[in-house]
Amino acid sequence: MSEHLIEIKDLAFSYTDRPILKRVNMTMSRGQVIAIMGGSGSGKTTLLRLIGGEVKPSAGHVEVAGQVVHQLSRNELFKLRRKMGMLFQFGALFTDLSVFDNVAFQMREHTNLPESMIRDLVLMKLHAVGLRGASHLMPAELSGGMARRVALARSIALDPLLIMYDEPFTGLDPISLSVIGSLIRRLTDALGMTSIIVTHDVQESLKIVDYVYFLADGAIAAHGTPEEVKGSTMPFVHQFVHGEEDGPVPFHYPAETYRKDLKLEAQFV
Ligand SMILES: Nc1ncnc2c1ncn2[C@@H]1O[C@H](COP(=O)(O)OP(=O)(O)OP(=O)(O)O)[C@@H](O)[C@H]1O
Repeated sequence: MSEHLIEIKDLAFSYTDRPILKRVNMTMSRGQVIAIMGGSGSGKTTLLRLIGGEVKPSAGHVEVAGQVVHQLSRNELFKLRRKMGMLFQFGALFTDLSVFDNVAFQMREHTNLPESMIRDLVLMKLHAVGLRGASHLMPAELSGGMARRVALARSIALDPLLIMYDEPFTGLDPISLSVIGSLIRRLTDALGMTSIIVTHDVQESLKIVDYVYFLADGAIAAHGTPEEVKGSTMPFVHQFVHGEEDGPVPFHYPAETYRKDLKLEAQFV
């Protein structure tokens, strides 16, 4: 098996004629937390979908644990997916199941473990996210931050090799946000897995990640450790780290010149 959990080689992808990813190369190791950043529509979620085998590349490949994802049979892909936790939009919980049953769900579905062992494992996972005492609650009784912690406990139910988080920090208050950040870090370390975070939250993610990739124009525009990223003078990286509205990532969606648009309007006045 390769020393990297994930190797992405010359990856290209398009939904239609317009290429979304043109040539992406990345490597990710066990125990690492990696952030993927980039402007809106730069293809970050698409990249996660390619890693999870939801869509197939038009060129290049993604290798996870030594297996080329798009070459796997349906069965092999399902098997691999069981080793991947995917928290897209931070995976909604089953609203009619308790916190306990939400976490137990996959264990009951995918293993033959006796109920007594499932009970112990569920409580262990809930303990890891600080919610063992909330096991009897229903999702409607949880705060937003608690619901995410339950989703996190559920995603580690089967001891995955990899967890992918799409915008894990969105809409959280500063305390919950930092709780989720440090949980992602701690669980990654404790379980020896790899975590990939797609996020716009630069400041929070720089506190917990090992490495950052910036996507732009279908390729990796910059990459580095948090220290390298913070010290970068590349205009693109600088714009992200300092949250500037305009720069290499434009504020405006491409449009006709303002003047031309206004003139057109004037014809109707
Ligand atoms: N199913 C689809 N069919 C066609 N085009 C799509 C589809 N899904 C996404 N796209 C397009 O692909 C591009 C990349 O989308 P993606 O969701 O990967 O971007 P993103 O970087 O995650 O964006 P954001 O930060 O806004 O969530 C966008 O221009 C989007 O409109």
